[in-house]
Amino acid sequence: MPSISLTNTSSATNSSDSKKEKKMKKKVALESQETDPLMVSIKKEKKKEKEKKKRKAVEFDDEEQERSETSSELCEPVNLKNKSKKAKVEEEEEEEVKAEDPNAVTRFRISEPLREVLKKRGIEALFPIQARTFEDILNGGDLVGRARTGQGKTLAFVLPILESLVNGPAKASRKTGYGRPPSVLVLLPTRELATQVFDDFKVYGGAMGLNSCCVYGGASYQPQEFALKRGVDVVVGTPGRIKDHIEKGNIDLSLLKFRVLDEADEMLRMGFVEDVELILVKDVNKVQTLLFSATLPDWVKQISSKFLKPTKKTIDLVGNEKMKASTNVRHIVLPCSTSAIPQVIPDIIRCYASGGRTIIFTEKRESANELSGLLPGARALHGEIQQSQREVTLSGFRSGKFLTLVATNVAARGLDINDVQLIIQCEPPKDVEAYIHRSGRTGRAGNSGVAVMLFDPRRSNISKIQRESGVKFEHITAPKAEDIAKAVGVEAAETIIQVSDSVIPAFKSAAEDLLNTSGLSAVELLAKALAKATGYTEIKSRSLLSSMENHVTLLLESEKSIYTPSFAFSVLRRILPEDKVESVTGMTLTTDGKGAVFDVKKEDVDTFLAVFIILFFLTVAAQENAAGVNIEVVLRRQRRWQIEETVVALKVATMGTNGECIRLLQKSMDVESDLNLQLQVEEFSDDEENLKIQLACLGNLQSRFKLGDEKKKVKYRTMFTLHLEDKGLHFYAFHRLAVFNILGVAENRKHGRNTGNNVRQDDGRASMFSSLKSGEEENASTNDSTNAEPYEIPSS
Ligand SMILES: Nc1ncnc2c1ncn2[C@@H]1O[C@H](COP(=O)(O)OP(=O)(O)OP(=O)(O)O)[C@@H](O)[C@H]1O
Repeated sequence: MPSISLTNTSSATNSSDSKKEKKMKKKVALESQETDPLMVSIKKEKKKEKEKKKRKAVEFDDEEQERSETSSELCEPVNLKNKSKKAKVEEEEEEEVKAEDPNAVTRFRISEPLREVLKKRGIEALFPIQARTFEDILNGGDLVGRARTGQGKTLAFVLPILESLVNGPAKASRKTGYGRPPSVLVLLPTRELATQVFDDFKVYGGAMGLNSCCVYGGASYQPQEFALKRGVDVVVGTPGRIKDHIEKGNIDLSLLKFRVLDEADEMLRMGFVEDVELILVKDVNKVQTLLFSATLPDWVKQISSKFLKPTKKTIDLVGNEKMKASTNVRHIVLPCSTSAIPQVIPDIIRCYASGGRTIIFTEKRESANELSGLLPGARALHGEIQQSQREVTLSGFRSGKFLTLVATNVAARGLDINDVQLIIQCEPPKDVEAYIHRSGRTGRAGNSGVAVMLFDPRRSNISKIQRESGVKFEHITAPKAEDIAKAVGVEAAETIIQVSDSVIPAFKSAAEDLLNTSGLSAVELLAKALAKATGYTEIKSRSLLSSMENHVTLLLESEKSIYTPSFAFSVLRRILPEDKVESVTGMTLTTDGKGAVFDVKKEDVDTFLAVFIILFFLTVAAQENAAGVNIEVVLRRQRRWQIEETVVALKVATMGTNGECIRLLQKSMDVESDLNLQLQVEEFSDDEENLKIQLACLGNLQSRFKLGDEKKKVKYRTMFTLHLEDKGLHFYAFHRLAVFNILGVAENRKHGRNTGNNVRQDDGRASMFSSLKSGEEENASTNDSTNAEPYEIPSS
């Protein structure tokens, strides 16, 4: 949420970057105006006027042109004159555009010193959240503000607070002079964030003659105490240390005018509730309270309402919009097993970081340490690292000393670091808020970025994040050699071209020797040189399923249905040595129910294939055991694994035709209104009692099934439907194994048709899931079960 100086850019930033940035920022500012009808009509009027002016200028130019064509003597001077007139009109236009921008800084009650600083930082117009909240805050109202990440929420409170203190309502009662107590208290969840927001107060407040100080844990008390005792206008800090200072009598809140809860939800989630409550004891009526975040879950709104006046205003720029995460970010997911993560990340960086900074998020501190040790030039940042080191690391990352930061959630919130192009999340975070904030470390202030989330298809749950964040993830597989060559080859070629010609004579004879002795053509040698220049000297094959190096994905197909991974394993066991079967990883069933995909080591592929080929040719007893089974290498893979829908597999025994069955299910489902739940028949068996239906659930999987008056939450077994282009196969990966219930089970029915308009929980499915639990083979027999409580099965 906080911001850093735009002028304080790193060495990696050049003037063209800053031009681009300015352009993008303007875009963000203007986006808000496009939706405001009043603004639209004002803009139309202005546009008309502008066009009129332009036409006049052009007409004038044309006239002048005609004149010049008839008078050769005047030709040159007239053209120059034309040019200057055109340039003048253009200049005027530009000025007008600036002035007509409804969010132009000049249109707000922002005093000259602040305008100066804003201008220096390239800020000519306010961002929507700033423009929408400015007057309310300056007029003294409590406010809850929400906007997507990177949209400038920090300045949304910094600017009006400073104006209020110096020129507005808070001016009259504000104390000045030595030892004055603070007028503003800003609470933030992390030390890094506190420092960042403090920097803004220091710069903008400094320009207004106001003093700020920053207090956070892990740093020495003394300097903080000195600063507080000297007297400050603004105190920025983390709740724990602020509480300590209050208790020690270093902070006197008696004359407080403003308090800000920045990243409020995170602070409350982190268990700071008590600290925050203690700090905010002051009567809500005597102080103005502001609360900002990109995410505001309902529980936060409830808790926080006791810190704000009932008259508070809420400006929520995300609101009910489906997409909660940054719209400037390309959101990607990539299947990857945990062990493959260190191998895949360097390639992802090569392909998607565009030479800029990357932040990698891990769930645990140890993983951050481990990964930063494995990735060249990377550093770790987490809560266990000493504060002084954390500061060194962060400033090194900001200044471009190293370009890869491996962090835990301490870096998820608010950090605003220039030129972060890529975010990698090693696994899906536990909650959607974490996803939104982590991915929001890129694509800030109108710039674009990429967020790649790795997930183990058999363990991770990305559908929850997808559903709750509203992000439609792009599915890709690990970058291939061609992708990397494409991403970095051009850059490498440029660096080679840029090498001074003066080196040619020195290296020419070595090059000739190489050409004569290597047995390779000049192009082949150059290709190698390019590969070396990009640091990509070996091409390793990667599994389609898990991105593991030197693994190959095989597809096992069977005429019989394969309901469980253990069944697929049992098929392999019948015909392959135990040690080979043991080395199989990632067993995943295909959505057609007749296949399974899994990874084997590259060197084992032939063994697997040979066994199945023999099986195919020999008519032996073994064939009966593994009837209709074959195996093949999944060679060509689709680059993008498209999730078409999240599918809930469900077997029901029901009466009547397929159509009737669907109608029944649709009728019996009570789906929350904002959900888009569709039924789709994937496959019906001939046996009516054992219908297999898939529900394509394009919305909230926590939908409910209802029969009669009863409602019950249901849990699901969710799968991803992944398409392989060449095979047309539907792959699915188990997400979370869970079972749902359908209520209103028809009494007295063991098998056969249902008598009433009811759908009952399928028993075959229940036994299938139980067998998963015990690791046994699927038992297709159906035993009646009217178990009404959902039960969850651990993923394999
Ligand atoms: N009006 C503006 N014009 C141009 N740049 C701006 C403007 N306001 C803020 N910025 C820049 O936008 C960037 C993001 O701002 P900020 O950190 O306040 O975002 P945020 O909404 O608080 O994000 P997050 O939710 O991730 O904390 C900063 O670099 C800041 O300097």
